[in-house]
Amino acid sequence: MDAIDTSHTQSMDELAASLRTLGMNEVPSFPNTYPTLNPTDLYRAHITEKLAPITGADPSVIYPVLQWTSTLDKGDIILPVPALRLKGKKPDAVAQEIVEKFPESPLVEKPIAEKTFIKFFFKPGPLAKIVLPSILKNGSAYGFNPSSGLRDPSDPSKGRKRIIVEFSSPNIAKPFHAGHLRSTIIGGFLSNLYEGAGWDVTRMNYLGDWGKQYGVLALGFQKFGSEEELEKNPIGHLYDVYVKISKIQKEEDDNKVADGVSEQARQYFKRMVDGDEEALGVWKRFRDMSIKKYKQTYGRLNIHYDEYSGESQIKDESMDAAAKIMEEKGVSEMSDEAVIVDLTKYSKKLGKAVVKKKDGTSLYLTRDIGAAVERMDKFHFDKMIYVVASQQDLHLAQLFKIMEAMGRKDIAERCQHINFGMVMGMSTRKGTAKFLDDILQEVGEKMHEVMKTNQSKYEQVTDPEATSDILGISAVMVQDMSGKRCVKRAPSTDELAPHRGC
Ligand SMILES: NC(=[NH2+])NCCC[C@H](N)C(=O)O
Repeated sequence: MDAIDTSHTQSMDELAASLRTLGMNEVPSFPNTYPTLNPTDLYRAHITEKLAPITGADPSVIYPVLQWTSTLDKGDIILPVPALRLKGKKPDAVAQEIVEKFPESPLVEKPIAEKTFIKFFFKPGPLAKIVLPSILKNGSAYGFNPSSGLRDPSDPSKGRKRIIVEFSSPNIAKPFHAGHLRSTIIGGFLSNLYEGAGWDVTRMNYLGDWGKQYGVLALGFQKFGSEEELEKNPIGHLYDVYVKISKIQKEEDDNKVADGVSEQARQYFKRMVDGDEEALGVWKRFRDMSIKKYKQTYGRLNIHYDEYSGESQIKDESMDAAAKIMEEKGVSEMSDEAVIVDLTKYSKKLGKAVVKKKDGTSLYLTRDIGAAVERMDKFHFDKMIYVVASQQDLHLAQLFKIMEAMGRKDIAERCQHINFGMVMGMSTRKGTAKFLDDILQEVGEKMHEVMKTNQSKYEQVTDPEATSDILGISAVMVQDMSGKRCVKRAPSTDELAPHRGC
């Protein structure tokens, strides 16, 4: 357990001293909050103290409903009056009354009632007096709260909470699309956020690296592969090979060729599943080389993983053990020779999920079930976040429900799906951006063009190439974060995905 260093944080005494200059003799506080680390806690506690006598509501009801605002024109903190659950008068009349009775405060302006809401604005001068000394003292550690990640903040020996953030998770030999990019950016941000809050964070990339298509890819490589190209550009080359062989496969399938690529790939993948060293060796080399390349590209985004996991890594034993439990508990059933889980009894929208195909092979969902159990055994996580596009809402909702039905509520209730919509303003002008590298290259070039439009400034830049590259990458990140994570609600509802973050 690392010792938690609190020496750099602003002490209560220092905060009290700043507040005294504003005429306040006590630091407003509320249980389990950190006014020395988070000034908003201080304001919420202060507003709670003032509202309690006016409204008659209990502080424990008031504090949690004082909310951050989505945009600053709505104030720094907003109170939805109905959330106070006061009986009798209409909320808009109560809002008016509260505003009239709210006393003069050294910290906040006179509140403003708007329909059933009350907006609070922080007074700028006092805010600066409170925050600036703390920023000056903490330097780059400002905003970090190592103790908020402790299992028991009052006892540092209890250790830090553990979180797995699974994000990006592209598929080998397939394009790295805008969804993977958003997952990378959101997941990277969330990881940093939890780390800043003192959690022990495991950044995990769960590669799509298993399935019959890797048999197809290996066959394709025999036909079209080049060692030299593979060395130079593994991700791009494997994709090209895959596209070429898939074309042949499709033609053959359309013409019902019996022993074509499809059948050979099935046999090849079967060899992989059975542990045939030669077949696995080829696949492993593709995987290793792709990871090496991914690492370089993620590095440009300043993203690093603790674990490159993937569908291939999930042990048969874990999936078999899960299958056994599902069978014993009556969670799964046979249907047309396949094994399915009927989730419609929990919610119609969850549907029926296949967990084992007729031929006995595992599926994407089966592997996710095994993966969740393995991760719990290995990391004993307190929380696990899956950063995956909203197209997979149903998949993750099914996964979480199955875990619960299997009796692994301990896992299910720690899991959260952070989903996102797919509106990207990102340039795919040339229509060629299939890989993360290409995307970054394109934005870099675009930035370079923009920079050149101002000749005199351009001449002052020492290394325009490198500068435009960094600007391009930053622009992608900033643009991604400036939009809403979920623009429109995905078809699934909250009831469907109770763990979702949207
Ligand atoms: N545990 C998971 N299922 N994570 C999401 C994986 C995403 C998947 N590889 C895809 O590209 O669609």
